[in-house]
Amino acid sequence: MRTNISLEEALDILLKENKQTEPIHVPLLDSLGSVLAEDIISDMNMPPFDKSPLDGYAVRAEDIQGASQEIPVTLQVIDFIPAGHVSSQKLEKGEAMRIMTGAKIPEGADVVVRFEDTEFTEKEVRIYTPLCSNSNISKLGEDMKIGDVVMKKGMLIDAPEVGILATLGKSFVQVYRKPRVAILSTGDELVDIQQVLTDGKIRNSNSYTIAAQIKKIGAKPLMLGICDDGIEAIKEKLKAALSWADIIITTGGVSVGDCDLVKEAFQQVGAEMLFWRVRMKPGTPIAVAKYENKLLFGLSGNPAAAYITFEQFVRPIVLKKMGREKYKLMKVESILESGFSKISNQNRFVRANTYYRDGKYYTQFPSKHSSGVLSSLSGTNSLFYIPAGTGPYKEGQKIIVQLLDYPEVLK
Ligand SMILES: Nc1nc2c(c(=O)[nH]1)N[C@H]1C(S)=C(S)[C@@H](COP(=O)(O)OP(=O)(O)OC[C@H]3O[C@@H](n4cnc5c(N)ncnc54)[C@H](O)[C@@H]3O)O[C@H]1N2
Ligand code: MOO
Ligand SMILES: [Mg+2]
Repeated sequence: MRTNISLEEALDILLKENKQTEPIHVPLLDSLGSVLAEDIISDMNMPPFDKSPLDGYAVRAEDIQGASQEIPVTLQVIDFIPAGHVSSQKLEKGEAMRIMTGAKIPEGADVVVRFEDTEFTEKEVRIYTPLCSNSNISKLGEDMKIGDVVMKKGMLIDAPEVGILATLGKSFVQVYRKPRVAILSTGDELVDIQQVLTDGKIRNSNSYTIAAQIKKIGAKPLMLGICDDGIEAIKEKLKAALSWADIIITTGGVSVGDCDLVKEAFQQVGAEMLFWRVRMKPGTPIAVAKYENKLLFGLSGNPAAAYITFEQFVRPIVLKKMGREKYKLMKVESILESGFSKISNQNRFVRANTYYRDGKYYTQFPSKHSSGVLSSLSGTNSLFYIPAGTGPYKEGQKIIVQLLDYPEVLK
């Protein structure tokens, strides 16, 4: 088993072992946040007819050529066309039709004059401005044409894509299945959050933090609850999860303690260890194994270590599994608002809050950094990566931060 490997090596191994999920059909709205598993080719022209982009009068450009403020042209109003209705008449010389935005242009008309350039009665309209043929007409197919590849396989479905699919009448769409991620927290000291705390016990927060991280990136969490530090108990939970999950995440029990049995349990259920321990802080003792197409992540029990290793390793794997091409966290250059004096002899991720002001990013740190401290992760949105042996970092110095979320704009 590989051990004490670099961050890059760990990610390379994971990306190599990772398999994409299969394409499935889902109802349109459920496709939000998924990746398209098919090209979308328009089978219609949009708009499907020449339509009016204004409320006004449909006329013949030829009839209003000489119109001006001083000498308006008067036309006979022969019909009224609200959106969704079609005139059964053909527009002839000297005629106009009152037309509403979104309505189909009647036969014979080649221009729409907006109300503001007219004066009208029920029977007549005076036009005060000339317009060229085809002015103020949304042409058939100007948005999408039959045969256009409007979206490509591999594209992330966001709100506009849902709208385009709706326009094309697709009530179901083919996407890569969202990965199913089972979460197990191990530890004799853990109790469920509804239970009473007794001496020596703490509540299981990791399962909830991780389920929230899973949900946030659009995958499906399954809470396996807690189990004690017994090898049989861990194996039983893992076996149950293997029949359902694409990924299993455990927390706790991966270091060198007498009760740290997760690696052993991975192997005893038939998984092959890929690596144990990565040269990073926090989260050093991360253990990863594979079982067929599935990956098993044994994350450190320390809450901040589990959170940060999830973002570094699980997040990209889950995103890639569901077909996302952009699975890496965004990095930006930021200015330190306060110094960071600690020199680390290990590669370290430091939780940070980065915000945006007047075209620049600025970064601040909370006062607590320990991998067992969860509270100071709240309000942070980024990680400052400090390579081993570098520092101290001074106030005003430019650094690179990884963004876990969009920074707030501070005026
Ligand atoms: N002799 C050594 N001891 C330790 C080393 C080492 O190198 N030599 N490494 C330390 C480091 S670094 C870490 S990180 C931890 C990792 O420990 P484990 O992954 O084995 O996790 P546990 O021992 O089970 O728990 C650690 C800590 O986290 C709390 N915890 C566990 N599960 C949860 C949960 N679901 N919700 C909230 N908190 C949880 C647990 O109570 C412990 O306090 O090992 C060091 N030791
Ligand atoms: O690797 Mo551990 O999470 O730093 O305490
Ligand atoms: Mg331990």
